[in-house]
Amino acid sequence: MTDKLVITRPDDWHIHLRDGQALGRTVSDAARQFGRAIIMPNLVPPVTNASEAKAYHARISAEVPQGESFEPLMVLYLTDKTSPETIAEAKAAGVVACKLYPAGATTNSDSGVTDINNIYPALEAMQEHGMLFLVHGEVTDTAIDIFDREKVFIDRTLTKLRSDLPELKTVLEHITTEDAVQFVQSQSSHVGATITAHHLLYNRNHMLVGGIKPHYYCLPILKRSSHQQALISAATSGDSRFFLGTDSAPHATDKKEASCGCAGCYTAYAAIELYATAFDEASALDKLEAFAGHFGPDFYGLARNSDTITLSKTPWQVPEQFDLTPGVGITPLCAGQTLNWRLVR
Ligand SMILES: NC(=O)N[C@@H](CC(=O)O)C(=O)O
Ligand SMILES: [Zn+2]
Ligand SMILES: [Zn+2]
Repeated sequence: MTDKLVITRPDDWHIHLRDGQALGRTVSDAARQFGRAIIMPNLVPPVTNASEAKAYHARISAEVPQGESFEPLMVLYLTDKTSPETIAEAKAAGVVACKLYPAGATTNSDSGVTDINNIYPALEAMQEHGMLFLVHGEVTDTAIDIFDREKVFIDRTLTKLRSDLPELKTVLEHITTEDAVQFVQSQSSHVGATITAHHLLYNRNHMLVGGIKPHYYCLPILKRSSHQQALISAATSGDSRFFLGTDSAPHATDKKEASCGCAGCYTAYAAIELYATAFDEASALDKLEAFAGHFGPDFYGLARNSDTITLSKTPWQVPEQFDLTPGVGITPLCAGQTLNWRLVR
């Protein structure tokens, strides 16, 4: 039985750090384990150009604890008005990717794209400049059932985008269905997908049976168990197109335990431990290193981290709550539960 793991330092290819006073908590939680992270731009207002991305990069960098090295990789939020010039400037400023939020699909997506045709000039510029295209893949059509929104997005929007822009490196973020797994498998090496720890560990029964559990509520929503199994198979398959993206998305406890609760799970505080738990349950700990630390940088065309982290099988209890900002509590995923794996610091 393995009780210690030494692996290449992982990166997080999808995280929400928020802004202002929350950065103290979110940046140090991410930096405890990850060398780099793809920083989601859905602030209010969103990060839509090079100068906003540079300023946000500086605010994040200022919160990296002494002695840690953590590199934020910046992303622009696509709007109906994102121009090819904006893309060129962002590329020159070191921005690595742009994110599609279909308008209204998820938290802070009000300024998102209302019609995919509006962003074709930006997408063509991204393809030309070698910027990655990151996708929140859900339709917002009110006629479509929430559990079907990812599949319908693939059928209605993504398939056409891929044939129109075959050289555009595309990441289907936080995939939740067997349909998304099969879509990625059917594509060229230009298409990848991130998978969260919570979609590997849970299905909708965890959220809905025996009482509604708001801390499991995220978007895209947890699906049925057969989809969870397909995600576990993909993540542990050794297929380099599937890699780690936590989608750690903090919301204060009172914003989640509410009559209209926010979507998002906070996992950064123990992200690599949560993935280790999922891989251990699948008897696939030998596949964790590549999923967490190799396939992401390979897909993005970046060097792998040269240092390592150590995980030990030492059970510990997750606190019920942390401070997100002074005096404002956040309930982490798995609050009060025992996790078997622990990062050795
Ligand atoms: N995943 C979530 O449920 N929420 C994210 C947004 C997102 O990634 O869609 C957030 O910003 O809170
Ligand atoms: Zn999303
Ligand atoms: Zn997200």
